[in-house]
Amino acid sequence: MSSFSIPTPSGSSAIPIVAPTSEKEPPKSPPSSKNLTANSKTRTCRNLIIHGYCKYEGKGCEFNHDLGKSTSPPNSPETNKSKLSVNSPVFKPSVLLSSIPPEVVNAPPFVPKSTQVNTPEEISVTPTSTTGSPQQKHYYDSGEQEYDNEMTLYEQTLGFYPPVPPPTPFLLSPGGVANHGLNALANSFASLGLNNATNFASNENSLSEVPSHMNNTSYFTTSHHLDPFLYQSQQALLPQPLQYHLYTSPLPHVSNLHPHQKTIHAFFMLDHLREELQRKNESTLKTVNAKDFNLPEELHVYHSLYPLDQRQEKSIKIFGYPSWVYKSVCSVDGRVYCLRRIEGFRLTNEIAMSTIENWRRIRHANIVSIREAFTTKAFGDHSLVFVYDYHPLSQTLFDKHFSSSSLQANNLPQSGGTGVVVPETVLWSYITQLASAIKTIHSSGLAARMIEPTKILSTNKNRIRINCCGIMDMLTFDGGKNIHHFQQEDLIHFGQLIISLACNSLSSVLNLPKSIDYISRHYSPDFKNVILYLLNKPTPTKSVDKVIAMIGPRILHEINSVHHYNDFLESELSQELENGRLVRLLCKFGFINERPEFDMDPSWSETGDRYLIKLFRDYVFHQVDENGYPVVDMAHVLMCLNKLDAGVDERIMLVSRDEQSCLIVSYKEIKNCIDSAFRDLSRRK
Ligand SMILES: Nc1ncnc2c1ncn2[C@@H]1O[C@H](COP(=O)(O)OP(=O)(O)OP(=O)(O)O)[C@@H](O)[C@H]1O
Repeated sequence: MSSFSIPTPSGSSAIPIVAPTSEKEPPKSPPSSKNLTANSKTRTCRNLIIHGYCKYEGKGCEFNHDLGKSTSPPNSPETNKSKLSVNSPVFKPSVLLSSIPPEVVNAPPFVPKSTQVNTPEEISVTPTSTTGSPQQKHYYDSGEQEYDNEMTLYEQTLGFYPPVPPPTPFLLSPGGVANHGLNALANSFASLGLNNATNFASNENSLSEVPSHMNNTSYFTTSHHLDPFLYQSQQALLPQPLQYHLYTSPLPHVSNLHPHQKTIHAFFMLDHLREELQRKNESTLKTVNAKDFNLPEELHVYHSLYPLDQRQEKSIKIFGYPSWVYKSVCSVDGRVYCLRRIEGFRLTNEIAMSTIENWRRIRHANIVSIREAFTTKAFGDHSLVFVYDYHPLSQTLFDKHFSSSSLQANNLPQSGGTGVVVPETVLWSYITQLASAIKTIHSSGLAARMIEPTKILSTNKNRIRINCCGIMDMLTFDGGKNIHHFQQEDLIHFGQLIISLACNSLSSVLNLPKSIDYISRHYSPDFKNVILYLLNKPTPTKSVDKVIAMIGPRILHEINSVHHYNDFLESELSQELENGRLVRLLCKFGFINERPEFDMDPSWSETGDRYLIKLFRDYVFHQVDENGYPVVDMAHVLMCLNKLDAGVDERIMLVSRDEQSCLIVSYKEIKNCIDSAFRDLSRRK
């Protein structure tokens, strides 16, 4: 066979392509190394095709460097002259590719003229190694007529090699990433408890034996022995989402990265933050059947009540009445709120309701905001309901520090251990936050009356909020006569709370000398002085302002920490901002690709600019490796999309699905094509 090459006009970016050499279909199992070597000897070296020479020729490069000698297997397309592109039409690029000329982007798809491939009947049954879209036949049919006149860019050549993605700045090799990606997917399905999925995840070798894209679909369906209806009902029992995300943590051996290198994790927010936010969302969306829990379907403007109480036994110690806590959705604004029901309370003085107005005005980062209060008989009794902001996954300080599980976990003196209790920095943070909240409350002429471990919520790491404000004002309404007394009580309860936390015992307030002794041995003198001040007998001069003056330097430390954390969150947010950009890009792809019809043109999405976009989509998502396995490489996808969004000048080779033609275009040109196609779609006539 004689060699075939098309002189490339100077400046043209099109490169010759050679016709497919051997496999038309991906092999069903990885070829042996012997076969691989044999295959590579028959393949024309890509360096030769692209650069005209190979610097490794004779130095170990296994590919064929003799273009004049046919080494193709007898049944390969290369040996069949009628299939060869020698007789095929040749596209002569007439213009440079600095930008895609209109005649090119409007050109119909390339149809090779060789007799074997240009009949639609035969084409329709010819599998390709990338994808087998039903659109394919149609594409050939529609494009054939205009091919001779308009196609100026595509060139047909003797063989085809899948385009190799440019070297990626990511450390993960395509193969490695592919496996990671598949494994991650597999893990997510394994957590579904599906037998197939578990096999998929657990047996990596079996994965390689599965003919890539052919059998994968079975893992994504419930078609085997899973009744979809049964599955749906099972799903309700499984925690959702099943997995917080599909990316594994960076492995130790990739920790020493060069400055320009990134792992895939650098594109997304931190695992633990994502998981925490996901769990919060999950908990916000939880529902139960109201009848099962004997709850009203509707309560005032609230519905979908979900009980939040951890314990069924109710103490009346705090309010003098049993209280119940529910998450619920407001039908007015669709938001989720926390309802606290005071059971069996009959409101006798309507004026008491007005105290809520004062509390509604308070907005503070360390106070759970109250929205409203109302009475109801929906529970079958006289109940008073307070509506607060809902803070998902919050924990009371009691549960966090004094429950039996937390005592054991902390290895505390009380449980026989010797561990230090709550670190002083954490306690200073609590003191600062509480002092700030109390200052706001007292300045508004109110008293918290809820400085108590079960009524202070920890809503984030070391972030606390005073809960249940305003309830006592209504339950023991006195018109505000004793407010000064209650404010002084707040300070004493504040001191008692801190001493309990420091000694990690609720009974530590009963033996103050011993507790203070413990504190002076384990904590700083400043810390002890603040506690002593708070526990002092009430005097006219004792106030939260004095406490704030005493903890001044610690407040600065707290502000510094908050700003640091703010910076951290902002940078995490910016990662997701970038991803939002890519999602928008993907949406545009979705609008354009495979569109059945636009502007009375059924072939709209397959021709002109859109054909280029389709090829690019294949380049990004549908690549296969040398064994025909799908390249599931997130790093490749992210890199391509980012370059596309930035519109860089870098060029890539897009290959038609029949591997008979290719196009070399820059990301910038593809970006222009997408913009113009999307403009077409969004313009109103
Ligand atoms: N505003 C809120 N947002 C989210 N969860 C809340 C809110 N208020 C309370 N919770 C949760 O409801 C649960 C019960 O709260 P509650 O105040 O009744 O605590 P408790 O320890 O059961 O106290 P008590 O013994 O007085 O009932 C706690 O787990 C708490 O985290």
